Amino acid sequence: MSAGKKFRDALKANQPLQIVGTINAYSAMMAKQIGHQAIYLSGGGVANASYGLPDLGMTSLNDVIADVQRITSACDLPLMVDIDTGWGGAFNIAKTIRDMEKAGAAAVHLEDQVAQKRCGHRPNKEIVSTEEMVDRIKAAVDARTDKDFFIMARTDSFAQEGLEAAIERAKAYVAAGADGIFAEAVQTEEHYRAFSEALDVPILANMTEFGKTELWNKQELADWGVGMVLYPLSAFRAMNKAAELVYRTLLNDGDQKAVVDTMQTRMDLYDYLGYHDYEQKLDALFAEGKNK
Ligand SMILES: C[C@](O)(C(=O)O)[C@H](CC(=O)O)C(=O)O
Ligand SMILES: [Mg+2]
Repeated sequence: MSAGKKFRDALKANQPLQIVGTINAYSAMMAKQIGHQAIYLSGGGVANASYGLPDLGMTSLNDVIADVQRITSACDLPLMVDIDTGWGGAFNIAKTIRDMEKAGAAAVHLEDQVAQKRCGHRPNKEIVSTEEMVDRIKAAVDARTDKDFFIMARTDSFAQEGLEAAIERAKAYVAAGADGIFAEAVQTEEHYRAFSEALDVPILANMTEFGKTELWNKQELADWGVGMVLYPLSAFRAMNKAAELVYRTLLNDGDQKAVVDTMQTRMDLYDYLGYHDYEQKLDALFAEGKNK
């Protein structure tokens, strides 16, 4: 079954589908074993975690593909990937889609900001014309080889143009072939309801922390017609906070005793990796060798 098909099946089976950010392969394995059904690679996350850069459109297609490949090699959950503005014109966007499919991604979101993009929850974003974004979407849709590969259009227009204009854009994006709409940085029940009532494709709500949107429960969002709920950097933010405490404690105390309780144990680390199966195989091979 293709990754895209898995994603569409998960979307059908879950109302709404929770999509959790997994910053690396190990996080993806954890999310799966905990019971999640769809995972996400954040553009901001790749920039911050893998390259030490801000989320300002500075990472390239290949930078993101490298992390996609690591995750899809380790975990078979359907992966949605943030492809920012697609990294160029129509030919570049087509290549982005082909490379994402080959790397095992199930879904992408492509946004209507200018190439000098920002995080969707920051002020002073600039967006391209509806026509330009429609061209981006058409290039993406034409390039896919798996008809189930899910291409979502993200609109950042609410902040600058308001609700009605954002919905008009979303309608144009769906007409151009978008399979879903990521309504970025909208805020209230009224906003989500307006999007879901105006469109007959699934709507994504971005529950990113410390942004412009309240942290709504998935049930509230489902009641308002939302089909997908994204937690792009939640686990990453928590990891960073935990690591910060460890680094500070090591420096201040000279040992880590005060924070060992906050750490994942060796056993838990290994369990998510299936480590013991590997070790048993190794033991069996060694034993065989000795018996010869
Ligand atoms: C979803 C997002 O595009 C991302 O890169 O993860 C970001 C998340 C964030 O910065 O909190 C966004 O622009 O919303
Ligand atoms: Mg992003």
